[in-house]
Order: sequence, then C-alpha cells, then structure tokens
Amino acid sequence: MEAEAAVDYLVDERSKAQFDIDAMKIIWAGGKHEFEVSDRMARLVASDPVFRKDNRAILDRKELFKNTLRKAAHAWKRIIELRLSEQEASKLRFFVDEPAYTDLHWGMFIPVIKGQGTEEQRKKWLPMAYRMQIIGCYAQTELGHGSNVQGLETTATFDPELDEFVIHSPTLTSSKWWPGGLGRASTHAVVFARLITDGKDHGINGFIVQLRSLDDHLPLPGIIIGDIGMKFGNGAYNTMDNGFLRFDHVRIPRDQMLMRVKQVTREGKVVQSDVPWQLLYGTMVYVRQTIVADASCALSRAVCIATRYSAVRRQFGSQNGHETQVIDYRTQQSRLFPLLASAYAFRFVGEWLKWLYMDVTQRLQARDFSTLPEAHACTAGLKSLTTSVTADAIEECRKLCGGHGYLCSSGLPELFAVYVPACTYEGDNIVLLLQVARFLMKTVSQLGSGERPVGTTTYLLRLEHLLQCPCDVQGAEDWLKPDVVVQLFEARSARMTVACAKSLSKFSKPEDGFMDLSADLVSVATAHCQLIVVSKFVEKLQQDIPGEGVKQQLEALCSIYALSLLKKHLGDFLSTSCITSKQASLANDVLRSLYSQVRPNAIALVDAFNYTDHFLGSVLGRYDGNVYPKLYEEALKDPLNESVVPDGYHEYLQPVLKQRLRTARL
Ligand SMILES: CC/C=C\C/C=C\C/C=C\CCCC(=O)SCCNC(=O)CCNC(=O)[C@H](O)C(C)(C)COP(=O)(O)OP(=O)(O)OC[C@H]1O[C@@H](n2cnc3c(N)ncnc32)[C@H](O)[C@@H]1OP(=O)(O)O
Ligand SMILES: Cc1cc2nc3c(=O)[nH]c(=O)nc-3n(C[C@H](O)[C@H](O)[C@H](O)COP(=O)(O)OP(=O)(O)OC[C@H]3O[C@@H](n4cnc5c(N)ncnc54)[C@H](O)[C@@H]3O)c2cc1C
Repeated sequence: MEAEAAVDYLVDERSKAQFDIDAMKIIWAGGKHEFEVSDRMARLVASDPVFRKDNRAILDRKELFKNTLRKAAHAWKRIIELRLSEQEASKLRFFVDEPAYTDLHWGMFIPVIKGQGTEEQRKKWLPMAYRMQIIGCYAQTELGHGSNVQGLETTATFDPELDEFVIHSPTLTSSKWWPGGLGRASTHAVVFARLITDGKDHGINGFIVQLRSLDDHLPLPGIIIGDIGMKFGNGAYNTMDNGFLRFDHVRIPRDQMLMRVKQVTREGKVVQSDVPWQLLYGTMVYVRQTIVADASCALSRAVCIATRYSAVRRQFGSQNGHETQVIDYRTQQSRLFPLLASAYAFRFVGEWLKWLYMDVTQRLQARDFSTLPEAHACTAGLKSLTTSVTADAIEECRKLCGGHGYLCSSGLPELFAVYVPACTYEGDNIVLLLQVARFLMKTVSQLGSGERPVGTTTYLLRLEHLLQCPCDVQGAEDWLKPDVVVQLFEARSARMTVACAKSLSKFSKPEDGFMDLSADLVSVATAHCQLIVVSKFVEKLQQDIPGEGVKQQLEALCSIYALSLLKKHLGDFLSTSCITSKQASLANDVLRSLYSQVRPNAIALVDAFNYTDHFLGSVLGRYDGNVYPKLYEEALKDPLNESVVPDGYHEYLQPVLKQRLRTARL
C-alpha cells in the first residue's frame, strides 16, 4: 500500500510541470544530436550486466580493481564492435561511471601528445594510443611537489654521445606520486622532468617514457613502480590505480622529448620555439575545461536524487490527509533550489568554456596567442568555483535526504567520495583562484597603460562607472531584470578588485603583498568567477530557447542562481556599497516567490537531466519514487544479512552474553 502511494507522489508531481520537458532535455544535453547520443549510450550501458555497479561498496580492493579492468575491456570491445564514434565512445565511458585508467589515457595522455608533440611525434604515437596498443598516463606530480610544477625534481639529462636522455629520480621526494593509471595499468607515461643539457637546467618539459614491457607487462629495467594505496571512501575512487614511480637512470631516445615548445638538437642545443612556454601547461587548461563540464553532471545527479526523494518523503503536518512532503518546507526549498539552479548554471558555463577552449586552440594554431592568459584564468577559476560548489552541494544533498542519505544505497556517499578530489586534482582550488587574482591584478594595473581588457574582463573598461553606480532596484520586480543583476555582479567584482589592488600597491614588494592579502585575493577571484557564471546564464537566455515554458523556467533558475549568491555573499555586496539593506531585503522576498514558482516544476526539472536509474545508482532517486520497498531489498542484499545468526556469534557474542547471565545471577 505505502509503496504504491510513493509511486503516486512522483506521477502526480510530473503532471504539475508547466513546461515542455522534451525540449528542456535537449537544452540540457546541448542539442538534439547530443541528446540522442547520450540517451542511446546511457541505455546501452544500463542494459549490460557487465556494467553493474551496485556491489562496489562491498568488494575488496583487488576485486574492485579487477572488475574495473573487466569493465574497461568490455567497454572497449563494445566500442569496436559497434564502431562507435569518438563522441559516442566518450559518452559510453561516462555512463560506465567508474574511475579507470582509461580516463587518463584518453583524457590526458593523448591530449598531452597532441598539444605538446611535434607533427612527427603525433604521427608516431597517436595511432598506437588510439588503438590502445599502448596505455598511457600523465606523470607530473611528485611526492614533494604537486602545485608547484616549477619545483619538480625528476631530471632528464641529455647524453650527446648516445643521443639519449637519462631520466632519473634523484631524491625520495622526486618520486612520481598520484598519476592515475600509473600504478598497475599503464605501459607508457608522459613524464614531466627538468631538462638538463650541458650541466644547465632549462626548466620542465614532457618526455614519453615506456614503463612496462608490451609482452609481459613487467616494469622495464630502472623503473620502480606501484600503487599508492587506498584512498578516501570504500569503492569510490579506489577503482583507480593512482601510482608511484621512480627512475634509476632510465634511457630514452632524444625524439621522445615532446618538442613543440622547446627542442633539443642532436648537438644538445636547446631551441625555444616561438610558441609561449606556458603551452607546457596546456593539457591542464584542456582538462580543467572538461572538469567544469563534468561538475554540472555530478551536481545534477545529487540534486536529482535529493529532489525526487524530497517529493516522496513526508514528515509532520497534514497535506491532503497525509503528512507534508518535505519538499514543501521552505527551508528544504531554500537549500535545494539554489543547487538545482547551480546545476543549470554550471551546464551553460561549461558549454561556453568549451567554446572558449576551442576558440583559443584555433587561435594558437594561427599563432595568435593573445587570448591564452584569459583562457588560463577562466579555466582555472571556473574549475575551482564549480568543483568546490559541487563537492559541498553533494554533501548538502546527503543532508537533505536525512538519515537515508547516509546509506550507500542512496548513492550519495560514493558520489561524494569520488567527486571531492576534484577540488584538489588538476590544480588545488585555492592555488587556482590565486592565479585568477593575479590575472585580475595585472589586468587592472595595465588599464592606465592603454592595454584593453578582453573577454570576461571587458567590464573593467567601465571601471569608473562601476565604482560609483547605484544599484537600479526600486521595487522587488527589478530584481528579475538580467541587466540590473549583471551590472550588480560587475560592480561588486570591480570594487573588490580595485580595493585589493590599492592594498597591494602599499607593499614595497608585490610578492609580500600577495602573500599577506591572499585570503582577500581569493575572495576577489571568486567574485569575478561568479560574475562569469551569472553572465553566461543570462547570455544563454538571450538565445532562441524553443519549447513551451522552457525559457520561463530557465529565467526563474537564473534569478535564483544570482539572488541566492547575493544572499550568501551579502557581506561583499553591502561592504562595497553595491546595494542597500532595503534592496537586500527585497531580493530575499523575490527569492521566496521564485521558489514557489519552481516548486511545481522541480521534479520535471530534474527529469530533464534524463538520467537512468543505473547511472543515478540511488534508491532514493529512483524514477518511480518507489523508495521504501527498495531500501529493504538493498538492505537484505548486504552480506551481513546472508545468515540469520552472524558469523562470530559463537566466538564473540555468545561468551559475552553468557558472562552477563552469570553476573546477573550473582
Ligand atoms: C576528459 C577527461 C579528462 C581527464 C580525466 C578526468 C579526471 C581524471 C582525474 C584526475 C586527473 C587529475 C590529473 C592531475 O591532477 S595532473 C596534475 C595537475 N597539476 C596541477 O594542476 C598543478 C598546478 N600548478 C600549476 O599549474 C602551476 O604550478 C601554477 C600554480 C600555475 C604556477 O605556475 P608557475 O609557472 O610556477 O608560476 P606563475 O608565475 O604563477 O605562472 C607563470 C605564468 O604562466 C601563466 N600560466 C600559469 N599556468 C598557465 C596555464 N595553464 N596556461 C597558460 N598560462 C599559464 C601565469 O598566468 C603566469 O603568467 P604571467 O603572464 O603572469 O607571467
Ligand atoms: C585523485 C587524484 C588524482 C590525481 N591524478 C593525478 C595525475 O593523474 N597526474 C598527476 O600528475 N597528478 C595527479 N594528482 C595530483 C594532483 O594534481 C595534486 O595533488 C594537486 O595538483 C595538488 O597539489 P599538492 O598535492 O602538491 O597540494 P599542495 O600544494 O601540497 O597543497 C596543500 C595545501 O597547501 C595550500 N597551498 C599550496 N600552495 C599554496 C600557495 N601558493 N598559496 C596558498 N596556499 C597554498 C593548498 O591550498 C592546500 O591547502 C592527483 C591527485 C588526486 C587527489
């Protein structure tokens, strides 16, 4: 009886939607074709028993890893059998939803050769990598240095006699430590090392190094290699073989140095090509951009679970003869709906960032390097902002699901454990925000010299206006005007940037100022990145948005995104005199009415993500809302429930119980 009632809750919820959900699915997917590919790949994975994942929390590390190898091999087999395109194959791997060595092979090893290899090197290595005749990883981080790439210690010393490099780990701290896929699977790595010729250090560069034999997978001479051990969470990221690696004078031919940025001639002369040296960091720009796109996936997944469960779950009160659906509590809405809005916001900023990355790549090919600093600042900043918000949001969604959110069968603990390292890998989020702040300070300092800010910093051209313009909100409805909101976020970011630049100018050494003011600089960078997300959401809404009611829903979500940020960072807006307390109070009223507007559409808005139950991996987030019977089913599958009397009863429980009986008799 109760189970049927739960199913009814979501049917009823879906009937309340005020927009065309199929049109929204296409907007979310980024186009009709993208939707079709994504939908087909999700179903393909969900219907294949090899890709089951409900047992990850109870497998031990060895079983877990072997199972990941099995899934990756099966995925590859299906990709070949079905002749999947690159786009389809990458979607298929995404829906397999298990961190694996293939992520690094396709996501970093191939891109680093593409971006930093010469044409000849690309011709030699990429076909083998595309066919998976070699498996590669990205070996940059060391035991002693991750954030500080210039501090890496591994050496690549040129030996002109034999026309070879000698790769060596001179200290314990120079051991490579963390690279995914390195521990067990990779046959090759792009290793970042200090280039030494004729006793001179020329800074870091990438080198292709074979690690294991292609015949029996044994490490090659001079290579010490292994897995770095269990990581946070049970199953979670432990499917990945993050590894360590030491080199004992390992020799590689000269042509295995990636030579797009720097070349070493046969005589050992180092030649710097005319591309900026920062292209050595280019793979990180590429991956940071993909991480932003992925943030909306992880966030939307958690929000989908929490929203569906909030509609099924009832506590207290009275609503048509039942207790109240927890989604109807204002507190639940004020915690959940900003996260729903953020999922959409991150989706659109991710789409835009992909475009920005493609644009900078095309310019680089045409030898226009002018937009590289902006691309670096945007990818670094948005990677930092979106992953921090998403990691916190997954945890908030767990709490929004009450006690049941803490069960592995809710899908949320594993999602959190897998996701949270995104705040650290590919650049620690604070270190990356400091890069954005540095870029902003430089941009502001160059304003006087006639240098025109580009792209996302163009607003700084209107600095004089932004430093004194009042916020144009007289009545509550003004808060729904996109241009009013965007200008407000611009004013806040501009005022915080200028205040920090002024404080910095008081230091005789800029590095000292940067150290002392770093916490404020991080706030400045955050404000700038939030402005980017808000304005890209607004720009998206200026495009043609087909489908009945779709645009109205997105407008409401855009306003929720911006106004909930305003509420969260009210201190910034008030202390920079961007708004008055009266305007803040009006914004709060508007937020409440926006929550009421979204409420009947909430389930349809998460259905638009088009996630299968397999991908969600959550009893609480099931499409049919049939939560309670399925929670029982999952509980009964636990190994502890295999026998009625537990293992260990005779050894450890019975003696205790007997002793208690004796005590009672005394
Ligand atoms: C499709 C799926 C893809 C992948 C798989 C997905 C998930 C798998 C899971 C995990 C993968 C994780 C992989 C990794 O973690 S790899 C290791 C990542 N490591 C880092 O991110 C290190 C972070 N550190 C740095 O990037 C740098 O050390 C630094 C913090 C930027 C500092 O650089 P440094 O040279 O010492 O000093 P600066 O003076 O700050 O910079 C000099 C100069 O260069 C400019 N700059 C910096 N970075 C870049 C860049 N990336 N692109 C362009 N320009 C850059 C910087 O602004 C400065 O410019 P100036 O003009 O001011 O001189
Ligand atoms: C799951 C996972 C997968 C990974 N995969 C790979 C991989 O495939 N290949 C690879 O090469 N690496 C990989 N890494 C390594 C990863 O890139 C680094 O861990 C990351 O760049 C952070 O560097 P760190 O560990 O040196 O942190 P640290 O720099 O030691 O950070 C420690 C603390 O110091 C703070 N801090 C550091 N510098 C500053 C500063 N200048 N100002 C203020 N605060 C500062 C940080 O904010 C942080 O709080 C992976 C890491 C993880 C967790």
